[in-house]
Amino acid sequence: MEPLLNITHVSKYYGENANVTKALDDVCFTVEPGEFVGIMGASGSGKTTMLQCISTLDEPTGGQILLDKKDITKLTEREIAHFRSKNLGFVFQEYNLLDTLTLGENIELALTIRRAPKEEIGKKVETVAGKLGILSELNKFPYEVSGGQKQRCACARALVNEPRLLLADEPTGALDSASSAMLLETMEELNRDMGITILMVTHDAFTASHCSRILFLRDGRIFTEMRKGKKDRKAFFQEILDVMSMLGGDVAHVR
Ligand SMILES: Nc1ncnc2c1ncn2[C@@H]1O[C@H](COP(=O)(O)OP(=O)(O)OP(=O)(O)O)[C@@H](O)[C@H]1O
Repeated sequence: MEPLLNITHVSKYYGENANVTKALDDVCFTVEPGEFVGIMGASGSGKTTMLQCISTLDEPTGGQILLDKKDITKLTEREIAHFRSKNLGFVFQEYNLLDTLTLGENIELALTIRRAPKEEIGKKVETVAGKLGILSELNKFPYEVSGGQKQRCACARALVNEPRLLLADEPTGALDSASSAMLLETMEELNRDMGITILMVTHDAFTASHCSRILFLRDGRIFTEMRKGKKDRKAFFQEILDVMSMLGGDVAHVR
């Protein structure tokens, strides 16, 4: 199978001469269609920079990023907006919902921006909201629902366009542990039952234990990789903690 995402020798340097920070230093990895991959690492290891380069929000200093064999580092400004709306869904720590729109309208917005036919819109919003378990909340405004429901809405908005790749940056960062667990179980279901490919940045071992594979970054390089395989989530969680303590740092953040 061809990888969906193929990262080869990607580097990102900030600053110049003696003050260069190598945020990413010759990173290579692939993501197969249908994988749920986590990127972990201590603060400053390059996780967000990696995600920003893949999401075309930032440009790498060198290397190639292929999505479906297309080099996204070579896109023009014009192509980038179209590429993003067609191929990528985003979920961030902050839900980024519009407060003056209902949850349903927030999800719809992703479709109206793409000029989807009117009759299609309602149906698609209902289907995706059903999958995320927020069907009964669609007429409420963001301030009328919980953080977990807001994040489910953000996920629904990210998925309504059926993106090739869902990119998540600390999606549980603002949620309590019960809402985090519910969201992560739903993400696992979306991945397992609908084959949605997910790439998620997190520093949290509990969150990462829902992935099928984890890449660990250290000082801008991939330090090691772990696969869940047939292990259950708890055993995988313990293994992640072991690698984190070997890496040092950030262990205080885990639950
Ligand atoms: N715009 C920038 N200008 C200069 N240096 C930067 C910039 N953005 C990131 N860096 C540096 O690049 C390195 C990687 O940063 P990055 O934000 O990718 O790390 P991270 O793993 O996401 O950290 P955190 O978990 O704290 O969010 C850090 O040393 C950071 O200080």
